[in-house]
Amino acid sequence: MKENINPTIIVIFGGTGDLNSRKLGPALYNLYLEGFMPEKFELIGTARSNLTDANYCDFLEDGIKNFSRKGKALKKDWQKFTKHVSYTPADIKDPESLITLKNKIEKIQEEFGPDTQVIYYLAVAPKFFSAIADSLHKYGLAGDKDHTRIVIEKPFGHDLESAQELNQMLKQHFRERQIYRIDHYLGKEAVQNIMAFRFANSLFEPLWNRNYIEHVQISVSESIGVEDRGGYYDGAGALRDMIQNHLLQLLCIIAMEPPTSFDANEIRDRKVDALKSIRKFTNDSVRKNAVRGQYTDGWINGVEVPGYRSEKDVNPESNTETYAAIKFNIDNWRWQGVPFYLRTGKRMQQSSSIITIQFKDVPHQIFQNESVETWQQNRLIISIQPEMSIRLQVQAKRPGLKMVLNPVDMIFDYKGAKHTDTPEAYETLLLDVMTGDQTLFMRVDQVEYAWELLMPILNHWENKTSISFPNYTSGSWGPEEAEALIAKNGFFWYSLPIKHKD
Ligand SMILES: NC(=O)C1=CN([C@@H]2O[C@H](COP(=O)(O)OP(=O)(O)OC[C@H]3O[C@@H](n4cnc5c(N)ncnc54)[C@H](OP(=O)(O)O)[C@@H]3O)[C@@H](O)[C@H]2O)C=CC1
Ligand SMILES: O=C1O[C@H](COP(=O)(O)O)[C@@H](O)[C@H](O)[C@H]1O
Repeated sequence: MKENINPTIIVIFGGTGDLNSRKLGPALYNLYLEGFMPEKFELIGTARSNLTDANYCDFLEDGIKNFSRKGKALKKDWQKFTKHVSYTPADIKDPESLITLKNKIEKIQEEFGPDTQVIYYLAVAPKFFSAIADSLHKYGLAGDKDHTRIVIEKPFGHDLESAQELNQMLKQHFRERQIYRIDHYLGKEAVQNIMAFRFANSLFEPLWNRNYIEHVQISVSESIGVEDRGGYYDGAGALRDMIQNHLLQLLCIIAMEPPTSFDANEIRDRKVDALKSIRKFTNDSVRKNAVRGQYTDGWINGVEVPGYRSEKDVNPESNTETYAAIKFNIDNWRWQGVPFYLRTGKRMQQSSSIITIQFKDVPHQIFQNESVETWQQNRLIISIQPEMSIRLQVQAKRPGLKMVLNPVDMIFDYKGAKHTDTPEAYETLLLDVMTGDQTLFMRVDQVEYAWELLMPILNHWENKTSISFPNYTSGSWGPEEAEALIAKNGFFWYSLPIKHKD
């Protein structure tokens, strides 16, 4: 279905950067190929590098070749697309150099007509956000509340205080409905499907509470290390990089109350309610419920990999965590007594993002031991990546003359959806920015509540320097303490079996 989108100018600050090359360029090109871009659109890249329009198109084409789900661009399509692409050099630190950009935007606006919307995508380090917002204001480019949007990337601050400062700064020049804070997990196909699964079916709602659910696990493991982002990551760590945003957002989607409509603010209100219901941490509960780790060298898929402290741009004595596992309690009627375990880490055995909902055991066991080969409480496993599936694990009788029970999986595996057919998160999110739909974007209060919740953990970890890092081997499932954390309640971290290629 083609959306009815106003003529659009997209200005990408940080146009020569990694994010644009890997994600934004390929996403915009795919939207174009699939007919989602408006008839009139212009994509303007800007950064300090002195590139021509042609150089810039080559830069984007390279990114598409290397990172697009559809692979290399075909010549005839690419030639048409690049008619909409240009580049203007400018240095954010020098507001005068932004005048050329301003003049260009105004000229295109005139050509496209009065309904033209302008989207400013800030794909630059957060230290530049304020200067860009001020310049846009100074040149009268931020003022049109209905036709101007600004997109910002995480990190949304380094802690609660800096997040509040950032939000205050943005508020000076933009209304909340103009601000799109990207959490790319929310754009993932399988994450959006959780909303459909929960709220478009009546089957699960009666079970979706403390009466039937024993515990929930949200696990995002990565086998990659920090790659080229050591400089950023060493000042952040797993809690800030992943839990504050992606994992807490997943928790919200599982824990939220049913919204009354699919309206962006209604959904975000319900998510904020969920965040507010999470029990606050104290120093004592941090000690009991939060585990951190840092990887040492090891082997992943037969390749030897360095320890975190030997990674590029990382302090050789760094105490930054590359792994975090936390038990959250939610104090409300639905979830009282149901622990939510969240874990994430780099250089782990598998790259996999899954949510496991474990149901309570049957109230009375009628099957004798000899009938039960393996007993497994019912589980619902929502796999976000690499496999996109929803599995319901139930006990069933093995075919044969005897009553022998084994767990089996009922699997919904997006059959027919080839990897290349599924839109990337950034495609969904960029289209939403163009159509003005904020449902999948972080509202100011979501960001601040998430920081508020994690501050006691961050403070406790920062003050307690006696941690003995590194404490888990690359290629493992993280530190032993994380196994102990979940084992205290008699559970264990669940992972999907690795699929071997035939
Ligand atoms: N890369 C990724 O996968 C992800 C990135 N992000 C976030 O996106 C943002 C961008 O990240 P990323 O693309 O990796 O960063 P890069 O370092 O690759 O790119 C930074 C960009 O900023 C430009 N730039 C730097 N200084 C100036 C200046 N004074 N004036 C104008 N432009 C300038 C650079 O171009 P030039 O040198 O030509 O000026 C470059 O285009 C960050 O906030 C990051 O946290 C978030 C999630 C994932
Ligand atoms: O935001 C981030 O996400 C990636 C993981 O994203 P995925 O889509 O590959 O699961 C993570 O590697 C990175 O450190 C973090 O900043």
